[in-house]
Amino acid sequence: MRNIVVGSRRSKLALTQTKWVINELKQLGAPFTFEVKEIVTKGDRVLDITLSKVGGKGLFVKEIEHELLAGGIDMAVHSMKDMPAVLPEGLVIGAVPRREDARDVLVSKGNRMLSDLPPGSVIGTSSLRRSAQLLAYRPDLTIKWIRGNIDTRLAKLESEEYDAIVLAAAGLARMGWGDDVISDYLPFDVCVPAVGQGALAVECREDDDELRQWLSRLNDEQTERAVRAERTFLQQMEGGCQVPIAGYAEADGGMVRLTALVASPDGKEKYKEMVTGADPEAVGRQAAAILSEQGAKALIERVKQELSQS
Ligand SMILES: NCc1[nH]cc(CCC(=O)O)c1CC(=O)O
Repeated sequence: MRNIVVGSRRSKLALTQTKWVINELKQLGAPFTFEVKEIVTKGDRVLDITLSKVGGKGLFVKEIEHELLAGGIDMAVHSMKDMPAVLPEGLVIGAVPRREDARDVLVSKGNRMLSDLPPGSVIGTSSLRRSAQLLAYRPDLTIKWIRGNIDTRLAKLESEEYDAIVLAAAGLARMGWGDDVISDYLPFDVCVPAVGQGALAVECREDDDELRQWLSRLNDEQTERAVRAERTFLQQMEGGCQVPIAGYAEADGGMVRLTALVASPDGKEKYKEMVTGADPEAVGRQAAAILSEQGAKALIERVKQELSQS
């Protein structure tokens, strides 16, 4: 029987997601044995530096992709939102399993909802996308940087000077947390999720037909179509991670509806559009074109310039 070596980051979330996929493949009757190989990525090592300064979301993925290409591992499970828009030559996403709740949630002291937080409350997040949208909705809030994995952040809420933190519902759910810790589910019109949020990407080598055949059975077509629209939009905006970008799509029957957003970091400038169509990539490109024309492209260029001068 073939042994499939599955690369995983060492965080509890990554290992939980990896074990979930392995278990699904076993349930399907895949004729493999599985072995998990833990990989410490650059993103895990540089917790003290702001991610955008050291190279963005690719940090969690790049070293794992090297291992895939070198044959040290056969498969890797990523949070879709950590995946760069373009994959290296020779690798593919073999499965996009059914998406979890894509929303962001508020975990607050005193179990307060976002609308009930006292003026000036301090919100912990390390996401430009979250902070921009929170400030657009509640300009009185103070955003304070927070890093670390989900457990660490929940602990920091208790011990440090935050009134609330924002996390992805999906990450909490996968680790067994739910309504017991969640104070508020942020509606899509208040906080558009990150591209790919709540979805997983199972990556493998393009030429591994045997594994791909089994992975294809784990694939959820509607999730895949929705995520493809979101990722096409992200790729077209080429914003890196310096500018708040959000995209959330739902696929229903033959149609995909994408809500796309680009904002300034302070949330004062905001471009948002909903696009519906049958072809996910066309929807993603159309959303990018509309937002660009409205001023998003100019905003991205302006922020890049400011950063290169600072
Ligand atoms: N930013 C890190 C990250 N990457 C994926 C998740 C879990 C949720 C998901 O799969 O979208 C999280 C934690 C969070 O944002 O709360």
